[in-house]
Amino acid sequence: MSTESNADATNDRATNEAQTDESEPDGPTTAEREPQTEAASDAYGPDDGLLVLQNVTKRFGGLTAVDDLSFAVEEGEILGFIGPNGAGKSTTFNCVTGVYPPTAGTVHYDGEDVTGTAAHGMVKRGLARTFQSFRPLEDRSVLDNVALALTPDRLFSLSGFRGGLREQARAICERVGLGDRTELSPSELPHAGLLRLELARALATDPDLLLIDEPFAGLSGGEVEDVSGLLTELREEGLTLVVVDHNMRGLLSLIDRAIVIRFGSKLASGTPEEIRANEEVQEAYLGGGL
Ligand SMILES: Nc1ncnc2c1ncn2[C@@H]1O[C@H](COP(=O)(O)OP(=O)(O)OP(=O)(O)O)[C@@H](O)[C@H]1O
Repeated sequence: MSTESNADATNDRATNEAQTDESEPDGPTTAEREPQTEAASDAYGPDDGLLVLQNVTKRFGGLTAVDDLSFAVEEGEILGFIGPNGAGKSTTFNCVTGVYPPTAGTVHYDGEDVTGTAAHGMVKRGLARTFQSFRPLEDRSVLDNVALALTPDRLFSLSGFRGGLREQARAICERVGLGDRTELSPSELPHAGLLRLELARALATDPDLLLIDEPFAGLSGGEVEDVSGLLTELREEGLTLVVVDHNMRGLLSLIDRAIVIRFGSKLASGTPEEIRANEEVQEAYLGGGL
């Protein structure tokens, strides 16, 4: 979820809003009406998934970045959360992970209303997140970076680790394929290694649900396969995963289901094959990225 093209996205949205205003006397166009129909058919209860968003809206001044968005993340699935640049992906998950509260709507996690819960509270509940722009401590080793992210106050259940923090950190490094690089500085890792370190730091908080931001950006084809394999293993070990991306590269063979958003609203949801075949999705991407 890079920010480079946010200005363009804002312009696009402004253009879209201007078009909406112009079309008001004649009512919305078909293209505008259909995403609303998809949204209107959504009705989720608090227990419909591990994470449930109900009618979440986020406004920044006059800009509606997330617009009455509802969806559920089912326990044990790998969900793709997809949308063009500026669609509102980061904002949606900033509302969920406690960066800021939604303007309206509710968020339930594990059946409890967590709307507006601060970031550390969401981590304690079992929600972890990786960022596309990695932020490791450069003056610490790979191992120390993971050890510092450990949360000893939670029962450490991943693979039943026991022992001290460094042993736990070492086990997590091995889990993500960094077992032979624990003493390196993060700056000595290639891009794919930094992604593994980011995953390790997230796993150190012992999450039940992991939000992963654009894991395939900057990876070669072989690295995409390796990372997909790792994510699939993590799911098999009990994690629920949401992979956020602005395109489908590498996602098709990984995810069980996808939700596509545009202009902050849900455009489509379904299996990867259904998403690919969806004409509105193809139109939103103008043939690029899918
Ligand atoms: N803090 C903020 N203040 C004002 N506007 C914001 C803020 N954060 C995001 N926006 C705007 O909200 C809209 C959605 O942005 P967001 O970053 O959520 O999109 P995205 O789907 O994650 O895009 P990308 O894939 O490019 O990262 C954009 O128009 C963006 O400029």
